Amino acid sequence: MAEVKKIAVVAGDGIGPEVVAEAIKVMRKTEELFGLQFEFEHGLFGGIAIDERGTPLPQDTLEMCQRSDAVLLGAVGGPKWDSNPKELRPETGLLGIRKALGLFSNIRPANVFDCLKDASTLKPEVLEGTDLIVVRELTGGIYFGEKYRREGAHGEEAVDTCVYNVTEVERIVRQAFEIAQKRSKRLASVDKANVLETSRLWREVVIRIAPEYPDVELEHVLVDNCAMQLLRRPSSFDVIVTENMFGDILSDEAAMLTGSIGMLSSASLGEGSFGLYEPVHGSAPDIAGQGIANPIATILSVALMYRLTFGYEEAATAIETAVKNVLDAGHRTGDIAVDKSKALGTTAMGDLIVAAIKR
Ligand SMILES: NC(=O)c1ccc[n+]([C@@H]2O[C@H](COP(=O)([O-])OP(=O)(O)OC[C@H]3O[C@@H](n4cnc5c(N)ncnc54)[C@H](O)[C@@H]3O)[C@@H](O)[C@H]2O)c1
Ligand SMILES: CC(C)[C@H](C(=O)O)[C@@H](O)C(=O)O
Ligand SMILES: [Mg+2]
Repeated sequence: MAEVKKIAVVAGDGIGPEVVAEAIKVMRKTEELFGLQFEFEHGLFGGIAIDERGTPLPQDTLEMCQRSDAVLLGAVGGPKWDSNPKELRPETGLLGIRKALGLFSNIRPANVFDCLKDASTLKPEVLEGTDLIVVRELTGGIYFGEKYRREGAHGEEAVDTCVYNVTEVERIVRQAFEIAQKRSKRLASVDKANVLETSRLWREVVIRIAPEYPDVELEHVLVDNCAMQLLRRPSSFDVIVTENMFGDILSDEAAMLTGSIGMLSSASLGEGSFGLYEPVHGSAPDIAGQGIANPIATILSVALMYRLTFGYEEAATAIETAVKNVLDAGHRTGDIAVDKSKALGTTAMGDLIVAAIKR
């Protein structure tokens, strides 16, 4: 039996609890098959925490995460809280938890399953060979700079500041080089160095660090061009490293290479092995409560947790293989189904994946 690992579960709002329930079923199945042991503790987070506790990130939820070995997160937010003042928006809790846990590196793999090429908006021949990872800086940039309103010469103005220091750029870029070294040894550093000072600093740091990784082929790509190239030649990318907001946008775009945002998993890491695992998608208020959300992004996030935090490589691969086998057998949730009339619900998809996990 493996040592008991403490998992902090913050399911959040909308489809968050629906997809997290399926991920926990998967974890329970791997306990049986691989002799793993998990202790789950649940905490209020996001909109539901605002309603019940008056804040998106209650102190006891944060402490629960801090004493855990890994965090499993669903999603936060929804129209109910959109008109709240900014401190009382679910998103504030999400940024808060990332910062408080020191999770500066967000790894978002776009796994293109061959059998889902019909679900993508791109032609199969364009997708051929696509397998990329977006490494997004997660605790700096415009998300965390000073923001305020002021009275300007032409009335009210809003200000968001984008700040990056050398250390913040260095640590994420090093992680990306190391990830690239273990893959196809190609790194695209994405910036807007033709306009933004933070991007000029970013590029200088990348150029300075690059000689330490002589086996990695580096290209610098401007973010607007990258957005276009992701659709034109996605297979030419291996690892993309970029700042916070560019990474947010490019990873949602990369989701469409896989067929749906419901397929995109993520790991948020700091310096050690502790991590927070969540699907890239949000709370999907338009489908919440209907039992039709795709749980695969969250289930694949568990595979990332096993691999990156716990080193449970065999169980991680077993989850990924189960997902592949279920998709190969033709099972689909609505977001990836060509024939929507045959689409499965969240629980049915979760059950099929659980049943397909083999040792
Ligand atoms: N990490 C997070 O918690 C997170 C991430 C993104 C957005 N959000 C929040 O979620 C709320 C909704 O945001 P949004 O609508 O822009 O983005 P979203 O990702 O929630 O939804 C975008 C579209 O994708 C669909 N979709 C998302 N996940 C799906 C899944 N698993 N299966 C099938 N379809 C899925 C939705 O139905 C919707 O049509 C907002 O409050 C936003 O701030 C939270
Ligand atoms: C909800 C929002 C704050 C969040 C982000 O922009 O980081 C989300 O879009 C994500 O990608 O995790
Ligand atoms: Mg996003």
